[in-house]
Amino acid sequence: MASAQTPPKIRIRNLGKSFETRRGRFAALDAVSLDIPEGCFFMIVGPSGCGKTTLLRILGGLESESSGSVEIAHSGSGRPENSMVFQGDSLFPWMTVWQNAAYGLVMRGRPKTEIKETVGHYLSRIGLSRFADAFPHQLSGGMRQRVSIARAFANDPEILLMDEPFSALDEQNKLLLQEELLRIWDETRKTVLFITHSVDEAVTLGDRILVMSAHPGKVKMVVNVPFERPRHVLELRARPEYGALVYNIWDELRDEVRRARAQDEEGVRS
Ligand SMILES: Nc1ncnc2c1ncn2[C@@H]1O[C@H](COP(=O)(O)OP(=O)(O)OP(=O)(O)O)[C@@H](O)[C@H]1O
Repeated sequence: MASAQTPPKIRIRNLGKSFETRRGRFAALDAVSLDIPEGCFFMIVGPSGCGKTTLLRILGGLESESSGSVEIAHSGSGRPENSMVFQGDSLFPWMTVWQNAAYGLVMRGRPKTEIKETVGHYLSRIGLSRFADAFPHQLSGGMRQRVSIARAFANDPEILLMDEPFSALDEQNKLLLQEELLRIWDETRKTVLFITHSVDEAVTLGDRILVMSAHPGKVKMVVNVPFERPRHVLELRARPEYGALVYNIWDELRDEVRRARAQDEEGVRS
């Protein structure tokens, strides 16, 4: 990761986002300020409805901010600004695994040899080379999510935005995908923003963890994860320091989850 002197890859200052609702203006994010260094695996946790997806959508250019600013440093290499991986299935059903993984590169008119090499590399890294000609409906949910990850990395974006990509998967698949993602990420060290509801997942994958407060979404704290890389998920989870960190983050998060629940009962949220 870059040193403290290098300018951050992502600089967020006083970011606010409000939505117009039937009941008036609703503040989803309030005064969020963050610096995210290049190459950081940045995790976002927070109670349901605290604005995690809204923050990611603003970074991805799918939503505009109501106040404050977001700056993403560009390398000037012609790479796309971001690639997004969502919870649900976002593959094109009429395209094969290969075509899905190659989509971003084809759209950018990259040379055929580069596409062949890059897509071949990532499909092999996620163990799906044999399924290159299969269609999404012929794959399991875990396999489809692996293709989404291959597609995102093959596209070589400046930043990777992942919104609960593993939450619909069973525990076994989740663990395998976390290990695969760590392996692929170790090769590229891309700046990743990853939303999860799982504190375990945040500590397993992340360099830093943003804990957000209940509505309106603010920065409650940012925690550094001290574990060395490469990481092995099961070995890491067996360590007492791992358990202690998960416990501490949960301790902070619990208050926010309770507040969010109380807000739901009072009908505060939109
Ligand atoms: N387009 C919109 N119009 C009105 N309100 C919205 C809109 N998008 C999001 N919100 C509200 O903003 C708040 C934050 O939503 P967001 O989806 O960012 O939360 P989240 O933390 O990602 O939630 P979850 O963990 O449940 O996915 C919620 O109360 C939501 O209802």
